[in-house]
Amino acid sequence: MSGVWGQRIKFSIFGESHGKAIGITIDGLPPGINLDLEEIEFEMGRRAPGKNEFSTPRKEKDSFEILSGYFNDHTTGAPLCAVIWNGDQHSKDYEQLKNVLRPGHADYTGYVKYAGFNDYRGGGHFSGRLTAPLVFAGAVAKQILAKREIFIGSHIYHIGGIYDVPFDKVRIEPQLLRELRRNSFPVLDEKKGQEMKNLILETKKELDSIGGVIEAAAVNLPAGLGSPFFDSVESNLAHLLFSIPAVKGVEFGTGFEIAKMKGSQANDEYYIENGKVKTFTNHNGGILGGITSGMPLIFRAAFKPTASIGKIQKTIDISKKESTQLQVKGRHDPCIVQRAIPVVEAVTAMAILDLLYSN
Ligand SMILES: Cc1cc2nc3c(=O)[nH]c(=O)nc-3n(C[C@H](O)[C@H](O)[C@H](O)COP(=O)(O)O)c2cc1C
Ligand SMILES: C=C(O[C@@H]1CC(C(=O)O)=C[C@@H](OP(=O)(O)O)[C@H]1O)C(=O)O
Repeated sequence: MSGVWGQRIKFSIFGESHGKAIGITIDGLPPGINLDLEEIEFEMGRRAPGKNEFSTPRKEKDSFEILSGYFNDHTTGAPLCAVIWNGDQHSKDYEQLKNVLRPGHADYTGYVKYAGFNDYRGGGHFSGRLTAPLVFAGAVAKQILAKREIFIGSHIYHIGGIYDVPFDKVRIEPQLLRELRRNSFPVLDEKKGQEMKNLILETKKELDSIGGVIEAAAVNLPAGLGSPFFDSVESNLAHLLFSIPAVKGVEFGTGFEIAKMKGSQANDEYYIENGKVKTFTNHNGGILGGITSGMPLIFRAAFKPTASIGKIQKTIDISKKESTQLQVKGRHDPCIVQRAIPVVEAVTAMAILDLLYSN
């Protein structure tokens, strides 16, 4: 298994959704950093399940306990380890799923890879629950980045054919990103947000699920982070984004649409403002040659519809090698997008922090 990521900072996650706990060890943080623990609680609360009808009903506080690396209100330089205790497991829901595999989840590939020894309860180590430790790490990283005026934020860009207004790729105020963080369903156009919410609830009523896209940005990044070939900013970020369960696509700047443009449209032309190099457009999403340009870093991540749905589906019983049918019972997110907002921000902060320390 590969539960460790990072070069200068090593993030190492552990745990299972229905085990005792989940958590993370962050190795390589400098000593002497004062952390606002309430702010970390706030970030954890943004992701915690069971808070509204758009979320799985599983109720977890997602409060964290720091086990090491923090003393007298400061990081010590030793590995910072935080644990999040699980409390509301309904493992009975998963008895039927031990052999009858959910289409779209990791049940089959997990079974093959770990020879049937994987903890299948609640998706085990594959569960979206493992994103709670990522949010802890992201909250720590965000605080370190904020001291350098680097801010990260995101909004729901698309759900089921309903589109929010995209970010202005050249000018994003930190204040906007701060406001979005305070919104549990962050969109730039509240009317579109309401339509998205209605659609999620309609889909849930139909015992189905729906996917969508998150747009995220990081502002005030210095020019010069990342390096060719294999440590490009895109590859670092994509590595972490594709580690989030249910992410199936990532695009930077104008993304796939840039392929339809001519060079004269796609090139971001330069100018100087107050001695700083800027571009009039930002189709490249703040990255050129794998290196930050100093323009806002902008990207989108596409989430698939939740695999576990109440509609009857064709599948197999792996122990009998027989075809069968499955209607998933239990507690699931009708849409993952709004729950993944703080997770996308968290991995962005982790990637930027590692790049910054590697610079
Ligand atoms: C925050 C979050 C919550 C999730 N909630 C659910 C859920 O309730 N039910 C489910 O089947 N999948 C859920 N997922 C997605 C699955 O964990 C994921 O689809 C599965 O592990 C297979 O991985 P893959 O989709 O990347 O192939 C969630 C993912 C995230 C990030
Ligand atoms: C627990 C969380 O979400 C879970 C993610 C998840 C999955 O398959 O990814 C399946 C469900 O697990 P359970 O059946 O144990 O309720 C969700 O509730 C969480 O996000 O904290």
